[in-house]
Amino acid sequence: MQTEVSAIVTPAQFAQQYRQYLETNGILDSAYRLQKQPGGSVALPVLCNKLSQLHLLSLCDTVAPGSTCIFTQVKNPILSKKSSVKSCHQRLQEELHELVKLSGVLWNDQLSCDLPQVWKRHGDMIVLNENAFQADIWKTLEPEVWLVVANALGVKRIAKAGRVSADGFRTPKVTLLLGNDAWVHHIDNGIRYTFDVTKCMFSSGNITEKLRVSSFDCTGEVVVDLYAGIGYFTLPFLMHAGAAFVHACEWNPHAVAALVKNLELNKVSHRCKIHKGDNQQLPLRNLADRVNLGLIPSSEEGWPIACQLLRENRGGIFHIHHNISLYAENRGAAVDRKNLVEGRCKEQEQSLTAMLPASWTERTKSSSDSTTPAFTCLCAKESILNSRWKGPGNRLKVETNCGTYCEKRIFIHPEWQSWAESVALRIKNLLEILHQKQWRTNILHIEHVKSYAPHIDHVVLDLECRPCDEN
Ligand SMILES: C[S@@+](CC[C@H](N)C(=O)[O-])C[C@H]1O[C@@H](n2cnc3c(N)ncnc32)[C@H](O)[C@@H]1O
Repeated sequence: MQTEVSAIVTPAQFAQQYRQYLETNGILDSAYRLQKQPGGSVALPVLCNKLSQLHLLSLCDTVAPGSTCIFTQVKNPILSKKSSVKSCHQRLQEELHELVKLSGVLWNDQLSCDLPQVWKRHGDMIVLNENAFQADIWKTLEPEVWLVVANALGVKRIAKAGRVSADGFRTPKVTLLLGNDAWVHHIDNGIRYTFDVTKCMFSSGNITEKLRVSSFDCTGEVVVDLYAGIGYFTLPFLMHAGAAFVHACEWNPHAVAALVKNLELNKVSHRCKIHKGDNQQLPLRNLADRVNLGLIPSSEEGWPIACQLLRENRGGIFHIHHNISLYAENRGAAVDRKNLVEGRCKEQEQSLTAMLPASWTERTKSSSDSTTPAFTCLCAKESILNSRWKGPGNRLKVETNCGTYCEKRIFIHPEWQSWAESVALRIKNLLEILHQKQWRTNILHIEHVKSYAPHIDHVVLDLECRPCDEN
């Protein structure tokens, strides 16, 4: 059966502005996806009953002066992700209802709450959330129940997640419910990953950061990834950012096994050296143009080694991951881990400091003029006339003085700013102690990766570090 939906078609450069306007005014039909049309324009599905004649006549001027748009019908529209998940969900519910009924048990509200609302898909495996299928009845229906779930969701294997362990390996507590093999294949952004879901974590929530790393220009650079895992950032550096060589450090043997395979799968093994074991013992120095510190809640214990890795004569860039807590009670909860890490960092700093004459350390302590504000993202030619905070993704809708709208990535939160400034200062000090000469650090950007409740922000600080006598 052929279906049709009404749509507004506009050139690609105006599509986001139209989407925002139609969404804000309840006109966008979110059951369907935006679709590219032959010739490069974009069709935005709309709810016809919400779109008056007046809208149509004034749409171009209201949304984006100078734009064009036409009203049309799109044949066989593609369901949006939300709608397809919904239809999977409906199918799952119907088939589980049937299974429970056949077992002679009456369906109840608790069973409805037990149904998974979201899940992760890795190739032919679904990983269910830890709060799905809690009731005892599901145990009695094994293995049929997992066959039903696999069938409804169109996969062959089912696993269920627990919490990621707070051990240094960040081991996920994932159990295989259907299937014998826990290795999965996953493709994102053109990169192939394989890993054992029960042994290694795959941070799908970091996708925006992986895309950002992919967009860097690291042509000819030597990069060190201090917390490589299965290669979440190592591979984007090699495959998309153009890094000449990556040193990847990882101490979890299961993650190392996956990293070896992933480098092979993507044919970049010859441009990467894996350093197995604790990165604190890394025998390298003075070689990196860039160091990635992808460990949360804090990568602080990696700062001294990162400073040691940076090229002494020209410095480079650090990408420092950190969880910033905006509420005092969260800070209290994070205290144990922080003390542990800070203890290790203080020891490292003290042993570095002990090597130096007192006059030098006094001088480096008092030089606090190196940091510059992070707020460097806005183009100097534009002034903000009107802006709207858009939450995660760190975006702001900005109306510029030339009358156009655009979305800017922009830093706003003062807590992130003060954290970044203190990091910039501490790293400047570490570099000065280590190299016995003056350095400057410059906050290039603060990226908001994601937020956790109750208000913890995972951010990445891009910190430029240069010796003052740079040549
Ligand atoms: C959060 S995972 C990182 C994965 C990846 N960077 C990401 O964000 O998706 C951190 C990784 O660092 C490794 N790791 C933690 N501390 C380490 C250390 N001192 N030396 C080497 N690897 C370490 C863990 O085993 C884990 O695989």
